[in-house]
Amino acid sequence: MTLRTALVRAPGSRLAEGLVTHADRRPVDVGLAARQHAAYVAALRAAGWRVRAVPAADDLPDAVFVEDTVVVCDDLAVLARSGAPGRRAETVGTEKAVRGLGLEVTRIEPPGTLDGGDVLQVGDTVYVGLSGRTNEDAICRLAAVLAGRGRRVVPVRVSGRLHLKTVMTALPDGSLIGVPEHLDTSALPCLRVVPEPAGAPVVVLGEDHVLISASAPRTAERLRADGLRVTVVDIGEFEALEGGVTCLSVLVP
Ligand SMILES: NC(=O)NCCC[C@H](N)C(=O)O
Repeated sequence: MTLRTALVRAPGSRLAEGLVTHADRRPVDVGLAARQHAAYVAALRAAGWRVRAVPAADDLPDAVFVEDTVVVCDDLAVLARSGAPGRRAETVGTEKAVRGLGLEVTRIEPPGTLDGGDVLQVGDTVYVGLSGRTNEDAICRLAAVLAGRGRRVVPVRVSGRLHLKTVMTALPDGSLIGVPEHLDTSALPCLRVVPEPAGAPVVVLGEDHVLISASAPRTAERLRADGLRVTVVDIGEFEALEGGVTCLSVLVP
């Protein structure tokens, strides 16, 4: 199996037609998005991740948000079944990529629906958003599958935002950060509140290193003050489509 690999998928020409659910739609500059994506990929490489590209899917506007298509846990890839029916074909390319990495493959079956953006892995705990995209059936299936890998699934209700990881992620030490307004926090150990919503999604690049959006300067400052190394990327064209920093990659540690 290939370690420290990041799966990414370049944006296609129809990116601007991507889904928007909770935000007001604004125009997306596809050329700028391609440059932002290239810079995001460069940041992963600079942090020591080997990048593998899932072939772009020009006919699938949201395919760039590759995180939503699969959950990788140890040597197992669980192919998602999006709560947005128009996104389900995206898993075809992802399946080839994860098989190419030598991962074992299973999948969420109907009536389950799940987007990878709802799945936050923190040590042996897997927080799963119960959201507009992910339902109880899929959470039960994921819990059964991941129990075999020693993981405990904790469902977390998400309201008013797309995915769990839109509003909550974890720092390298496992502590949770996010915006409580859109979460049922009753099952969570504790949540450090970030000063701006765009600061809720971070990608853990290393044991003291995180990736965060340029839209969250105050959060970046706080994390630096905590002693973390913080890499900032501008992903504004993806944020216009309700994507965050996590959604553009799948990290296979
Ligand atoms: N994991 C993520 O944050 N995914 C973002 C998906 C955005 C896309 N426009 C969608 O609505 O499905």
